[in-house]
Amino acid sequence: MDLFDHSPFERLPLPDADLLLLRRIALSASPDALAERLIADTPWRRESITLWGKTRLQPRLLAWYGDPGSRYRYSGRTLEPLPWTPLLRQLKDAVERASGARYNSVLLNYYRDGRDSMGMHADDEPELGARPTVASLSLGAERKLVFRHRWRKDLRPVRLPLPSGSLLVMSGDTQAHWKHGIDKLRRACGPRINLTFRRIVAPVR
Ligand SMILES: O=C(O)CCC(=O)C(=O)O
Ligand SMILES: [Fe+2]
Repeated sequence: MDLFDHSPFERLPLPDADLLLLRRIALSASPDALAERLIADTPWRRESITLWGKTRLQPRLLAWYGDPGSRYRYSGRTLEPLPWTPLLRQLKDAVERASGARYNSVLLNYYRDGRDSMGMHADDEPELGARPTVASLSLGAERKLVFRHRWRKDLRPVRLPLPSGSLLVMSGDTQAHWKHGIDKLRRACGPRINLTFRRIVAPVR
């Protein structure tokens, strides 16, 4: 029996996935005002990524926060968490209440404009454990999260718009069967912050 009441969520009908979308989560301030605060107050980093032996800068800015020890290996780098700020703790509480799960870390992504993006990937790092729940809060400009099934070529990519203040909860087999990413845009687009709340279960050595 599922004890958690998912009713305000919409279940997205992708096969081999467990995706719940809440179009507007209750927050202490308007989502756009929160995006502006996070943009101004976060010590953003531009990380590099190594793919196929080539190192280049990631096409967005990021920051990693969490409980002490929630180290995370991401795109070949180990990220040390910054301590929770009062605002991030408050957002974590709101996301935990809405999604009925607990998290000990959050990755902040800052897409400065339509040229910033995130390559196709799955959040399947071993430190997240099997069948992880990842809760993704979007603030600011709406962008589309693209889902592609890993091997079923008969399934078309799914483009899911993530409006400001929306919460997408990915769980179960989603990461095992699908990859996701944010494409670049040709048109102008304002800034967007995405926060993915995660639970690190196995420490990185
Ligand atoms: O910006 C987004 O909506 C996606 C973020 C994401 O997939 C991640 O941080 O792993
Ligand atoms: Fe992701």
